[in-house]
Amino acid sequence: MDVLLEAQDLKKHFGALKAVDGISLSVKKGEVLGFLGPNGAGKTTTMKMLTGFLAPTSGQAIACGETISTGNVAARRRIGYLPEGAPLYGDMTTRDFLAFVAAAHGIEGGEARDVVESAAGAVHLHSVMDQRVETLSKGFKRRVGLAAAILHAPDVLILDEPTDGLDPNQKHEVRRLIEAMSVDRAIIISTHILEEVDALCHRAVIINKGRIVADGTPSELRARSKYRNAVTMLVPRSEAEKAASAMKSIRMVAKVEAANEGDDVRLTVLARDGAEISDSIGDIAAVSNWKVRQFSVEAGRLDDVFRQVTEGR
Ligand SMILES: Nc1ncnc2c1ncn2[C@@H]1O[C@H](COP(=O)(O)OP(=O)(O)OP(=O)(O)O)[C@@H](O)[C@H]1O
Repeated sequence: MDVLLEAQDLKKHFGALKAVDGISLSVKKGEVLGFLGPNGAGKTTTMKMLTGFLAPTSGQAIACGETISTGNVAARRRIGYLPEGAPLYGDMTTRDFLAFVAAAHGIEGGEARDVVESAAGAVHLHSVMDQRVETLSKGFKRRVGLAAAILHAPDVLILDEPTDGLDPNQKHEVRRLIEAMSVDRAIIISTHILEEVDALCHRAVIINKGRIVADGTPSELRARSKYRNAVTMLVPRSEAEKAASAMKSIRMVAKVEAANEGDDVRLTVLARDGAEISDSIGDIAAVSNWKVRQFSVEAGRLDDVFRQVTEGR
């Protein structure tokens, strides 16, 4: 697959603050990369450098073979950017706003009308073309932002928290649109929402204090969790204590967590170093005759990995 976007050791220092401190990554055509990190980790600053809005202190970003810089119009043309929050110029109608963005890209006249129509069609904006942007719902405003980001047919899309503040239906809709757009583009989305990684991303990079602390597919990241291969089961309260202590005696069991759930207790049995423990536990449950209601093996938890790599545990 072709690499369409690359960051090479990008750094941005604001005085003594190393907001971005050596980020390298690449995104291929057809790939959606999730860019995650706690507040202040440096996501927006990195994205601004990737779009040419902000000059790096050192390092460089390359889109489709062109070095991105504030002055390189050819490189910036390959990139579509959805900034954080709502689009500017809320007093314009959707149509006028998109025409304005087209003009900013040097697209005029009949061609401008065509690209506005086609971008609006791609994100289903036709019903609100003559409505002022500030009167639109958040979901529609975000779609206007997406239309503005894609109307000059960029190969690379950089979307800063594209589903932030949307209701669950709008989130679903925007994710669907992003998925459709990803077919022939490279896309980076920054997000705080871990479920977004599962819903949308082929790969995720987690940053903390300006540096990459994890990089992998969702399942690779999940495999780093202490819940990898953990066994979860529901047992009646009367049996929970006995069951928990029996499982703690298994050599490959690291820990047993218990949480009440109605008349049952949910026992989560963590494996030492992600070892396979389900067969041993199943055997013990069978010979001990516990009334196990549910039994499942976990792949690992992204939220646990996120905390582990960003809290320095
Ligand atoms: N122009 C600036 N001048 C000084 N410091 C800045 C500037 N822009 C960003 N910062 C600082 O750089 C750090 C990284 O900020 P950035 O906005 O990139 O983080 P973020 O990961 O996008 O956070 P959030 O998730 O809250 O949006 C923060 O400490 C921020 O205060």
